[in-house]
Amino acid sequence: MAAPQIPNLNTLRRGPRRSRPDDGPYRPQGKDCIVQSTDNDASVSRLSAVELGYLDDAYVEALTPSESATRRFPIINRGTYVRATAIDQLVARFLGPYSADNQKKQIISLGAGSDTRIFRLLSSRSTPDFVYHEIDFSVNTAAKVRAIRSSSLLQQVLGINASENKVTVSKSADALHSPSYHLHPLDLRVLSPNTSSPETILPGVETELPTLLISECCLIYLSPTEADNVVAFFTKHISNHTSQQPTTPLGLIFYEPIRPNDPFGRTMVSNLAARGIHLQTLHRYASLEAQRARFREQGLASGQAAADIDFIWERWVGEEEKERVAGLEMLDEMEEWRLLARHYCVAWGWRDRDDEPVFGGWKNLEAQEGSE
Ligand SMILES: C[S@@+](CC[C@H](N)C(=O)[O-])C[C@H]1O[C@@H](n2cnc3c(N)ncnc32)[C@H](O)[C@@H]1O
Repeated sequence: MAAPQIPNLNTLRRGPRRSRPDDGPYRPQGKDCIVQSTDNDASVSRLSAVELGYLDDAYVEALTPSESATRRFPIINRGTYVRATAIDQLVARFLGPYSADNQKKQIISLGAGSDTRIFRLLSSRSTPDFVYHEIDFSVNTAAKVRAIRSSSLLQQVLGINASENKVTVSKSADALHSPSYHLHPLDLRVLSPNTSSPETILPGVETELPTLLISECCLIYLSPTEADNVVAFFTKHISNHTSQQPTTPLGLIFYEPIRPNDPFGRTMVSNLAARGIHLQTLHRYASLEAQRARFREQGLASGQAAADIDFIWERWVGEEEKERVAGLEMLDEMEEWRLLARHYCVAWGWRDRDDEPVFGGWKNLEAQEGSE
């Protein structure tokens, strides 16, 4: 059978959109520019899903650089919806219900780009019981600092104008530090277990706090060794358990493409390669089982789980919500949707303490079994 027609996943867009007057088009420079510009694809997809009613996100517009067009095709919008809501669900279960005497927790988002999650979380919890770190290349963190500086909405959520909050921006205007939010300009490829501790290289990171690491389509762009080194940097320094010190709970969430070896997967890989995008860890972590094994090897011994986007749509999204989403746009390419959705997955793994588990809420999330 001939390979199905596969849309070029991140570039599908329809119709014009207004431009944002305060910001020119995003033109990254240098050899990493293609990887850096994938953030633009992700944020345009998020904006498309928000404008059509899939997602509710008041911050996406302020963080999306102006573009000539935004509207993605229905299968892409549904994929963006499932990806965002699945990760939101895992994050919510890590943080737990808000209460004034919650133990403080920490979230570190790798390759966060223009992601809006920090703003959505800050606006949903009255006194933040977490500290949130975002890491990306300097060109992308500088763009985020500019977006924050030109949006009173974003500033308000960060409490920039409130006298009790201290917010500092680096001289080079690519780093931002506030009590609950830190934006770090850093090439992740410098991190390895031998790199000096997070406190030095990532100001504000606390190695004793229960920590969640998120890689939403980020580590896939690193070589397998570099990607493993980034994770080892955090598992060594955050969950540094010794006989004197109990394990610090640490969880990881990956959102990544999988199954590159079937006809759809091969076409997906070659479409991306035509744009100069090479998903370097894709063949190493090609299946759900490979993702789970990755967590085991990384010492996340308390639990490892994974599910593709098709499964998450079917099993995590309630019937009423499915109907609402299905009513937003006509999606007649069901076969294409399922193929696409089977080629992206969310994987999550964690190590916890036995006495007061932090990741207990992840245990009863339905995941897929099997080796494929
Ligand atoms: C596809 S975008 C995803 C952005 C965001 N996580 C989201 O899902 O909306 C990938 C991001 O990873 C970042 N990234 C890739 N390699 C990186 C590296 N070596 N160091 C820092 N950031 C990196 C890119 O700059 C880009 O912002």
